[in-house]
Amino acid sequence: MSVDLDHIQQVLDEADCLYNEQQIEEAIKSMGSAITEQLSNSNPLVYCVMNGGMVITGKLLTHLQFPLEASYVHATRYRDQLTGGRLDWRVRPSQDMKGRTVLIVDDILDEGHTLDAIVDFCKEQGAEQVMTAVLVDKLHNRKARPDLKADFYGLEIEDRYIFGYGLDYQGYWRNANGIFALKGH
Ligand SMILES: O=P(O)(O)OC[C@H]1O[C@H](OP(=O)(O)OP(=O)(O)O)[C@H](O)[C@@H]1O
Ligand SMILES: Nc1nc2[nH]cnc2c(=O)[nH]1
Repeated sequence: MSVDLDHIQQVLDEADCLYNEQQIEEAIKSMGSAITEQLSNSNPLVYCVMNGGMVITGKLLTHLQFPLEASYVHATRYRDQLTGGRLDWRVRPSQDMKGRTVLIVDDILDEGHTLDAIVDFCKEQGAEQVMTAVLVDKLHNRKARPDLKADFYGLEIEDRYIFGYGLDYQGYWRNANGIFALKGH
């Protein structure tokens, strides 16, 4: 299927910027401090959840100045759609995580099914402690569990479809230098 790049450009042009680069970078730095305080002596395995986690994980890692191992998992629930479906594992964690502290890093906690499934998988693999960090927590009452929160999060957003800083619109604009809400959603 060919992509209408004029449409893709128009989506960014018409979107509302909810957070700009400076606000996001400050939030990431604060997350880095909070994570450092809690995990700096735990030799954690840090997993980026691809694809959305690629920007936040790369930026967050530079604020974590202590020994850790970084790797990735790939799971998707939305593909290029605006609403989520079944979790589709593309790449599962490969390291031995028995007895380890694991930190899962993703772009967004929306309904939370994605993070919940990855956390459950790591616990089944014998991780001693599994913690979660997301750039954005979306505020609504459709969470997979009541009061579901990430252990660390940077920003809260209203209940709209967003893109930028790793989050996509139809596979595009993960590179957008801010967090934008889609017009009309
Ligand atoms: O909290 P949830 O409702 O489960 O949604 C959050 C997940 O949705 C997005 O991934 P997506 O499945 O779109 O794949 P992507 O990372 O490749 O964009 C996002 O990156 C999170 O992993
Ligand atoms: N791009 C994007 N992906 C998501 N996955 C879950 N919620 C969202 C969202 O608001 N935007």
